[in-house]
Amino acid sequence: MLVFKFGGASVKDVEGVINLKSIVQLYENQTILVVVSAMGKMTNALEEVVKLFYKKEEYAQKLKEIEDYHQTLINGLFEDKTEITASLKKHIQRIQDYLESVDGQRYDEIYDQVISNGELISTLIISTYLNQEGVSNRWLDTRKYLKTDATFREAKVNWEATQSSIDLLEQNVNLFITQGFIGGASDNKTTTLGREGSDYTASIFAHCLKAESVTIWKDVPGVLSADPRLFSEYQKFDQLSYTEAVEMTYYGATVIHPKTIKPLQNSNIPLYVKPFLHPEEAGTVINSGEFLQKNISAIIVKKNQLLISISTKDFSFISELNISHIYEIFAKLNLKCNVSQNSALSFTVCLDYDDMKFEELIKLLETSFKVRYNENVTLYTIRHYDSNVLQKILEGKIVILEQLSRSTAQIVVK
Ligand SMILES: Nc1ncnc2c1ncn2[C@@H]1O[C@H](COP(=O)(O)OP(=O)(O)O)[C@@H](O)[C@H]1O
Ligand SMILES: N[C@@H](CC(=O)OP(=O)(O)O)C(=O)O
Repeated sequence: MLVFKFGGASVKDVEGVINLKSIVQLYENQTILVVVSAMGKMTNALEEVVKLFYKKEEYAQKLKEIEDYHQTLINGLFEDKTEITASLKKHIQRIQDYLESVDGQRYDEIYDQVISNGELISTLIISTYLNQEGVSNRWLDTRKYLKTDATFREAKVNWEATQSSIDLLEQNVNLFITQGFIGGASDNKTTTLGREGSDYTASIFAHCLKAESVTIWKDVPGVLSADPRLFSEYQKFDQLSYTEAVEMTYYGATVIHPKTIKPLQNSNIPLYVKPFLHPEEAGTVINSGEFLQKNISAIIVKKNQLLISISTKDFSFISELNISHIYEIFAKLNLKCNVSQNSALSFTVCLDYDDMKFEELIKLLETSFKVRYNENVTLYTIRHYDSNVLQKILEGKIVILEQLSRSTAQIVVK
């Protein structure tokens, strides 16, 4: 069994979906489970719908844009569009009916019920299209297989239930098409695994199916030493160890979701990151081998960060007790701390900015502490750094926090 993952960028248009078909056809003698994300930027668009709904603003126009985007793809892919168009309309109608029926109190839960439609629609279109083209496949509702708890927007996998459900997968099917990113809680509610979580879905299925390998098909030649959208100079890694890949993704390299590696490492399954436009190329392999390209510095950039300095109200030391209380607040709001530093009187932390949680975070912290913050700062993480790389990156920037370990430099700049 092979597991493939196609992200939104790979199926953003008609050509992308046709290309997915030709990649799958290259492996026609194998059994494949294909995990697909929402098309293009549809998750962001659905996120907009939820935000508008929450702010009690008009969301119908945004929903119409989502419908039109999918309809354009359908028009380019199908000879007979009647049935698939009706299915699309049903999904859009379901979102509308759902939002009209909820009270707006439970943001994370509402978010997951709406956002998950991106993956449901994309797999429906792709599976139906492949069947039309004679590439026979079975559409799977991943929510029946990938079982999670009810932590909406960051669901935890129930491994036992997931394994037993996946064990029941039909044996005589050569091609499965299923959704990334989403899961099912025990009460039949839909959950999501965290943004960009489709890679993780692929690795969960691979682990439970004891797959031969996972391949993530990307719009880049493999894992690169820097995001090509931000840097003109970069190199491709031919191979990364599981450890190096975990470190890079943990610090924010968006090319792979950070949770992807563990299930693969645990079952020693190799992960290939390959270019979908050149499937014959080797890409990058992530495996148990030793990482030998430490001479290449990997640069990871996280924009839109919030840097908060927290101190006590009565000039007392920042104690372990204070820090644990601060972390409790982060955990309660499900916020990830990217770097932290403490001195006698203050604790400074850099977090991903979340506009829906910002006010509550500051309010909760201010009940016990004095709080100062900088919005919209950038965090650079450089693995295997040297002074030349640091100098090049920091030129002309104002450094507000710097932390260097033997292998990693983390720098927050304005
Ligand atoms: N270290 C890296 N190596 C390769 N690509 C990277 C890296 N860091 C960031 N990226 C960016 O990730 C993009 C692919 O991610 P994304 O657009 O989310 O794809 P998908 O929709 O397939 O998940 C690339 O186009 C590239 O700009
Ligand atoms: N569609 C989801 C899940 C995902 O993994 O997407 P992508 O593979 O396009 O990064 C998201 O955008 O968060």
